[in-house]
Amino acid sequence: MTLTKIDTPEIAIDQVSMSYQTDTAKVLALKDITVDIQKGEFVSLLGPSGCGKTTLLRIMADLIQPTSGSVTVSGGTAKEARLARKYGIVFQSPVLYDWRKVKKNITLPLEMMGLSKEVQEKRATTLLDLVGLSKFKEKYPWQLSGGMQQRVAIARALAIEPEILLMDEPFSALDEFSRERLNEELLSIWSKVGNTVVFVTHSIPEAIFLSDRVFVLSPHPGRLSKIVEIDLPRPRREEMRNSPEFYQLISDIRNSFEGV
Ligand SMILES: Nc1ncnc2c1ncn2[C@@H]1O[C@H](COP(=O)(O)OP(=O)(O)OP(=O)(O)O)[C@@H](O)[C@H]1O
Repeated sequence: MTLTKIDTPEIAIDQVSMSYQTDTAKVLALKDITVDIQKGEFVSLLGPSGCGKTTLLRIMADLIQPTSGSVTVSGGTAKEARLARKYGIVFQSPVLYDWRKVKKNITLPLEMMGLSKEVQEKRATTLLDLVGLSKFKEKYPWQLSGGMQQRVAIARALAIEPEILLMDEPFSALDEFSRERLNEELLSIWSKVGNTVVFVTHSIPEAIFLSDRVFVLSPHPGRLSKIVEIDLPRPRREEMRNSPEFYQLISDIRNSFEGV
């Protein structure tokens, strides 16, 4: 008899539904989402406004509880994963502390964990180098561009060495040029860190450029309508955005929206 090794997924989402109760009505934000994410994968949650992307990300992070269904992380609960500091989270707005210099923003979670000054210093140096901000470590956040601030937020999320990086539309407030540059930088960071990334976006090109797989969500209620494998080679380069394969993927994903 041949035994096939089946790897435990890093994140297993099983029959997750979520409804919010408002003053006047019940909103069914997610319905029966079932999908696995493997260790080291880069996946995007893609869909129009209101389809439940943020809700699903927050459920994965154990920030809110689903109405039904479950999320398992490396075989344990999402709560255990949160308490074990397995998640780094980056939000749409960088949420930096303006009175702390860049380096001090990055070391904040390490201070809260009570790590020694030496460890904090060493990790900050590595992360500043990783996100290309070594020269700006003594600046305040308000002295940086929006893209640089978001790089500080990424470095801070990575400071606790999370297994899973959850990113909620981190570049959507940036201009198109900065956004494309940061897409490439994020992939370069990810290739060095190698953790699992779940990335929320409205942008079809952004999801394709970054991901191994794109989870297309459709609205009212939010359902997983399609999973698109992105078989573009890595490392991904800017020129790939103009390739026939890239355009074909854009068209495939657009069609999957039209079909819902
Ligand atoms: N706290 C809440 N109370 C009531 N309804 C909510 C709450 N949070 C989200 N919703 C509703 O649930 C649905 C999904 O919202 P969610 O923010 O998850 O979508 P999204 O795809 O992330 O949207 P966007 O891209 O605009 O951020 C929407 O109809 C939204 O109005």
